[in-house]
Amino acid sequence: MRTIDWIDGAIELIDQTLLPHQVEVHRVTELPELIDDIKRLAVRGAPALGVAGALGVALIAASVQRSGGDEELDTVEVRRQAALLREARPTAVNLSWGVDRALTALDAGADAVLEEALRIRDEDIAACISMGLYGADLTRELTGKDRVRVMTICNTGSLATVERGTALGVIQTLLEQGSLEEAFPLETRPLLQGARLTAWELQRMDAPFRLLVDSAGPFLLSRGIADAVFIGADRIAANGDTANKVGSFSLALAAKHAGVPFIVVAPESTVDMSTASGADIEIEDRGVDEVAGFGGVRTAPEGIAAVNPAFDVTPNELITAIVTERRVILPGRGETLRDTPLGELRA
Ligand SMILES: CSC[C@H]1O[C@H](OP(=O)(O)O)[C@H](O)[C@@H]1O
Repeated sequence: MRTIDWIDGAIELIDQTLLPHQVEVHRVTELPELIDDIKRLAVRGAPALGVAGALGVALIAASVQRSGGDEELDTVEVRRQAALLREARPTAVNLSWGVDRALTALDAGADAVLEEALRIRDEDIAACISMGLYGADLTRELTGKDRVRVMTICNTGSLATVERGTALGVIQTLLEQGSLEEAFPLETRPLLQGARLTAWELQRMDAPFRLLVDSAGPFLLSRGIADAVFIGADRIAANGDTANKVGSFSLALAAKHAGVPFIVVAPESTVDMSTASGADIEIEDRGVDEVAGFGGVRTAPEGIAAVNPAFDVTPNELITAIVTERRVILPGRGETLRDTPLGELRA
């Protein structure tokens, strides 16, 4: 089933806060519900947020059209509400990208906005297939192995996109091609996207995997547990610096130390050429409660403070390659983003 979709005039999305023990679809008909779902990570993951942003604008336009009756669509009101959606979460560029791209169709009416949003949804599905194929081929190239052991952080599977996923989509493609020896997902504190979501997805695809405690990742890399590390991305700056789930930077440092390829997998919609470097990326801090407990059980004393960055930034020199749906980029050579056709990697 798709993580998010447009069904009979409304957005339907899997409520990821209930996974892995409950699979519930939330049918969203009003903007405040969608914004709340994004803020509480019922829908999450950069590409999925891009689709949520685009479908959200379609929802707004349809609602404003209904309110206006036979009057011309009040585009000022649509843009006002779209601005609220656009700022629901700051780090993943995909949310604002999806909103902005859907708005490009606004002057042609509510139906045109929906058509553009559905195009964005379909492009995401195709992009994940392409990234999977590119990423699997690249992994065999870089490791020189036909069967590989891969480590990954957070959740970058179908739950972070419409279908299949980005980094986890590569792992699924490796599995389908008989090239996956074993996957090592990190639990990914504090919201446990790895333990709750990635483990659920890997189990459903019948992949061989063992779950890791976050802080074991770097050490196990130094002991040779994995041949490559895959991560997703929330925003890739013009120089290749990449914002992703917190813990990615330390994994990149460990991969460098272990001599293991560190590969970012993300669609072109995550590349933000208007952001010069990682220093310019806003990092969402999600407050003390996520750190001080989980699932309604408090673990830390009441009244404490916490620093809880939801993301960190991996500098481009620690990134071996960035795989998108149409190119492989090698920022670690100190170059800005440029096309590096897959064939060149074989040189
Ligand atoms: C396929 S990109 C998914 C990306 O989004 C995650 O963050 P969150 O769960 O807070 O939305 C994490 O950074 C993943 O790498």
